[in-house]
Amino acid sequence: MSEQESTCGPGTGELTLDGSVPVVEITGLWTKYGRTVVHQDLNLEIEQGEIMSIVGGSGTGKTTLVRQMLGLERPARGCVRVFGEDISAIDSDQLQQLRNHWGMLFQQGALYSALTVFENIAQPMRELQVLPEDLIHDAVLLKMNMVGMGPDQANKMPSDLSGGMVKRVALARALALEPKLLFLDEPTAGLDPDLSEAFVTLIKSLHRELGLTVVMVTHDLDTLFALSTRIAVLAEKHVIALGPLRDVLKVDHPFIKEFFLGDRGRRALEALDEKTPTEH
Ligand SMILES: Nc1ncnc2c1ncn2[C@@H]1O[C@H](COP(=O)(O)OP(=O)(O)OP(=O)(O)O)[C@@H](O)[C@H]1O
Repeated sequence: MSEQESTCGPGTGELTLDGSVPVVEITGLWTKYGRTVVHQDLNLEIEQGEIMSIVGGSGTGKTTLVRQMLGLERPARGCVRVFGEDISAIDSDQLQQLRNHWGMLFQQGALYSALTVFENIAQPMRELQVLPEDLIHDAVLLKMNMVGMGPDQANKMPSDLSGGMVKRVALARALALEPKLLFLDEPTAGLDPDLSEAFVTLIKSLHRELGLTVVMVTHDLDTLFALSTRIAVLAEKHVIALGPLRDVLKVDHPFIKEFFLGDRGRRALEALDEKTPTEH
């Protein structure tokens, strides 16, 4: 076996964006750093329209898995398909095409500090080099509106914004190219409970309105419970539990007990029951 081996087999050479194949399909994935095995024969499928949360203890490879979906890292072995295409076999043109279909909201480095709110959101549109300026102008204001920001905020600098507003701008930028797939890395980290709740509500409504597929990594149980349609739990180098919250809670595993059913987990579950007694 070579150091890095994709086992995908041939694809069609075209992205499949109609939901007829999983948005993300990971099969037989191995990740190794030197002698350390992070993922061992890991499988995960994410269907169109899901909000899939990936949870697990520190070092279980959540971030690495997302980086592999983004084509930023290659697995040692196995297959990662996004919109049906093998992410490690596509050429740079196809990768660029793929990038236009996904948006990312990362915990750090969310905004360019030297650019205004408007310029930050416009930046992915400008990079396409095909959109006329008047269209970019209207599209930026539309995205700002989507995340609850008025045009009066357009010329503000990131340093003038609250943490919650920074997240909103970053979300507007992630949505700039109307992606079908949105990656969220700790989307509510650093927000106080009220802002966090408002942000969760915003993501929920955008998910519903835009029909997005969302892949999220979060340690925040309130966010996790409020948003996830399914949860993938990483432990022992692979996915040990997968499904809606209630199904995952039934899996008898020490991490699940500790993470979901400890004091914090119970409080978050109670809060969820008060809000949505029948939804999960
Ligand atoms: N580029 C790298 N080189 C060597 N080891 C790495 C590299 N990237 C990640 N690792 C190791 O792989 C393991 C998984 O890391 P990863 O950051 O994906 O975990 P995580 O589940 O996201 O953790 P956390 O919840 O703490 O952020 C860790 O042991 C980490 O040290």
